[in-house]
Amino acid sequence: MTVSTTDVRIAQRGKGALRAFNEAGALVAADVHVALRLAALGGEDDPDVHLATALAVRAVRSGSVCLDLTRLRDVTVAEDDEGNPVVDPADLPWPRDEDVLDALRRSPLVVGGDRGPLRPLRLVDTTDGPLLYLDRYFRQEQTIRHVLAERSGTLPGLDEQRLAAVLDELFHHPDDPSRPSPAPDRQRVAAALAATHPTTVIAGGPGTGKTHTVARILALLTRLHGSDLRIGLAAPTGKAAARLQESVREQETALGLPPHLTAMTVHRMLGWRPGGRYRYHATNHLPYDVIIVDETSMVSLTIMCRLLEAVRPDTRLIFVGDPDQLASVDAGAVLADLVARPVTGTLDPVFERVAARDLAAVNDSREAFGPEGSDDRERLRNGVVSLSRGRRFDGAIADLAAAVRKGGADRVLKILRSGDPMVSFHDPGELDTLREDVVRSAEAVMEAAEAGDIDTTLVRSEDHRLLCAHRDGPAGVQFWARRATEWIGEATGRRLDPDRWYPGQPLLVTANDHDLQIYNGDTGVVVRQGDELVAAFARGRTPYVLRPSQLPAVSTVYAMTIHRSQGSQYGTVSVVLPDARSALLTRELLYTAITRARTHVRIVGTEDAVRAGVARQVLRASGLRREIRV
Ligand SMILES: Nc1ncnc2c1ncn2[C@@H]1O[C@H](COP(=O)(O)OP(=O)(O)OP(=O)(O)O)[C@@H](O)[C@H]1O
Repeated sequence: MTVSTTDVRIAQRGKGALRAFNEAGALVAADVHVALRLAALGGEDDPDVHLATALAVRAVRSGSVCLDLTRLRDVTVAEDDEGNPVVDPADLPWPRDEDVLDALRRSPLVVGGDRGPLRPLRLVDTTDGPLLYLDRYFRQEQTIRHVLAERSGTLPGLDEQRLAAVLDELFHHPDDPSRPSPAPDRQRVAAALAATHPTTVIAGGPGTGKTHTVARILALLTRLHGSDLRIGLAAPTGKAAARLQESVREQETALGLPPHLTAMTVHRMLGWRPGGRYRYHATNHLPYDVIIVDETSMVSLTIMCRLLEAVRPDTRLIFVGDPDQLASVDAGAVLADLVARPVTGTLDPVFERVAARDLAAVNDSREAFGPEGSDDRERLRNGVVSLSRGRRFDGAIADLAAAVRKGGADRVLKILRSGDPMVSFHDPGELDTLREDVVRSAEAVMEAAEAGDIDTTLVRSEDHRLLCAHRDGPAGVQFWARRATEWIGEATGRRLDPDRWYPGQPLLVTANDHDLQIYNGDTGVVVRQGDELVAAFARGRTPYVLRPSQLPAVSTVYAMTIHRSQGSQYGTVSVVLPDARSALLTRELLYTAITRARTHVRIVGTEDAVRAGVARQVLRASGLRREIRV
């Protein structure tokens, strides 16, 4: 980016350091405007406070909950047309860290300072150094902390013998239902924890059996507490809620669950009303005995705060998700924080007795709570259980995902180049096999769609998916979707007109329609049915069929962003990596992309891009992981 001084991206009122940071792209104009406005209202004229305030606004804009003052200088700057940083961030006019801290301690803008009518900032000391908050977010964190602390006790009135018996029944040996599952069985531990503690966090990568466990927890609680137990199922997005509902209903008969359980978005569950108010809150609690939230990694700090406020103290709350995946669009990485926060709680003696066999078993290193899993064992006291055994895929994809998660770039490259049939690695220009997969899967989808076979069409449409980090640019969805369309057009001799429906057309829904039960991120395919064309969506065992004209907002999807693919799985996944310098290319993004694949991951990009992605971690600052000194 090259900016002129009259550019709209430059806040004209910014002076000194603010101006320099803004011109370098380390701050945007809105960061500067907010900082100066707050300073004017609060009577603050210290430029160090102005800069810190603008950086705190920037931190929230980029997903953090606060500004970590020990990592003040971790900023990214704009790039020139060749992709080089316009300045070295270290050369920006940084004040001394001590001066910033002193100025904040004196500032009328900071809560605790005794001057000033408006105190929008909060300076918080922690065992790992000071954090600067926009006060609203600190209050939300405090609410989360308090509610979780209040909920850390145990649940009374459990029939221990019955609990143990039902656990054995639900978590039985794979070869012999009359014997309990081999210990240690983390899924059984998760269920025992959920039955005995008010708050449970079930963390695990894809295919580790989270949904399997959730269904069994519902069966356990229903058997222990009766079928009139009020169950609330929720997820952050409509698409994730629909998937949760489907998976639970699929196991309804086998497990004797209450019939027709429905899931909804967390917003809906809270009774969202225009203007941002909710029907359920601290003085009007949600009417459930059990609440399960799936895909919790996508829940923002603000929504988590609203949910915890609205939950009755004796409602069992179970959060489920993968803390290593991409976090919410809004500020916070609450699931990862819940997993990593300081351990404070105690274990219920009933839990320790019913899970004793699992907790003691240390013979299977993949599942053990042994020396390697000692952190995991500690975290049980916070109600956190990590499921570690992948049940859907094993081998090179699982190893690759683990290597990315651990940040081992050499290991990642070694696996990618191993020749294992589950993974492949291609230079950006080496597109033959990608092209073959794109064409072959599109042809299979078109053939089934033309023949009117909805089930086969939907299965084939998940054989291959092309994923990109960006929407625009040479590594973006738009460019690659166009390219895929050309390849398919050339191979089939058909002109694929995106303005007219055609059989085999892959669809991406881009807006929610609660009445139609169609959600942003849903994918479907156009299928011929006699003289008509319908849009078919996979929904458990029975496909959901609509007239294409009923769809709220839809686009043709030959390529998709990795963000959008969250929560879905495909046979082969081809990931087109952007340039190594792209700030979007992060460890979480790579991990999310890789774990979408069932049978094969193809990475198209340079070694530099792989290394940069593995190295670049999204560090969302938050106080929930720290000991706060208030
Ligand atoms: N203990 C188990 N015994 C047998 N099969 C299991 C067990 N746990 C999970 N599975 C099977 O493994 C597969 C993956 O499980 P599940 O869908 O519950 O994982 P998940 O963690 O919810 O995955 P995702 O996050 O991708 O949705 C399913 O087919 C499930 O039936």
